[in-house]
Amino acid sequence: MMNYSPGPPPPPGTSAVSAAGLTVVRGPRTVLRSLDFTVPPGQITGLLGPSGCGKSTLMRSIVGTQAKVTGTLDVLDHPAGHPALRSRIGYVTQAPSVYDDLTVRQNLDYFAAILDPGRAAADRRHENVTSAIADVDLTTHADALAGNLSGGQRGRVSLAVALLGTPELLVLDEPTVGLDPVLRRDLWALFHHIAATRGATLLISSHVMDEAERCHRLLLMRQGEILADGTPESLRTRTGADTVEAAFLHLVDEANEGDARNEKEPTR
Ligand SMILES: Nc1ncnc2c1ncn2[C@@H]1O[C@H](COP(=O)(O)OP(=O)(O)OP(=O)(O)O)[C@@H](O)[C@H]1O
Repeated sequence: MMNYSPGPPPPPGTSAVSAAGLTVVRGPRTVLRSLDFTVPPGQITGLLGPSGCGKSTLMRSIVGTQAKVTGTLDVLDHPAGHPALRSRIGYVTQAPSVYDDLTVRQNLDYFAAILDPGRAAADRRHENVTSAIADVDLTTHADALAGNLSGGQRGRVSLAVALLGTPELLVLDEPTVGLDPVLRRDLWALFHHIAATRGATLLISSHVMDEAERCHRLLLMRQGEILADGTPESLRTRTGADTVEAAFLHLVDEANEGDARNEKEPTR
């Protein structure tokens, strides 16, 4: 179902995303608090943490759609939001952005025409659209109206749109929510295939901890802060836990104890 041609390997020692002192204020609240982290190129980095911890805000900052971002945030060697990044990043939000009154193929044809316009590119567009539909396993639904698809299928149409431009960085906000176990497994296989064959970087948010085990690296978040950053293996080893879920709970308990100690200490 997948047919990507290999991309060039990423230059060694670089980061796809690099943040220092990244802070975001939304309304009256500081929702990201001075984050320092990097996302290595050509790998799958999982962004995990409980609902409301700031995962979507962080992703929006990286793709350049978040207001009131301060600190340093570099993406593919440009400041986040730089116009040169538009065609290099694929972003899939939690709410699928598809036209309900168009079929799956028409949705993709529309976005393909924006990305790669002109009559001369018609054959290439057709090929790219067909392979993106196959990648997300919607070939048998290509002529169905998007409005008649299930939530998970609509999400996969959005993912296919993001794949059209062969982005170097794919930012996927909870792409497997509401999907059955077989589709989740197939999507994770697709993510690994994209990283391995194209050298693309994937940043994928989830609050399903078993998905953490499928990532090369993890950023664990809690209350607008990065709680831990490392491979699943290193997080398990560091905490003496058997699973990433247990490691995460251990780290949360540790952070809560630290907070409680700080609250008890008298201010001078
Ligand atoms: N417009 C706003 N004004 C004030 N606070 C906001 C606003 N939008 C979001 N927030 C707060 O920012 C925090 C981070 O939200 P965000 O959507 O980034 O979290 P999340 O980790 O992606 O959550 P989920 O997993 O539920 O999608 C939340 O506590 C939310 O209540």
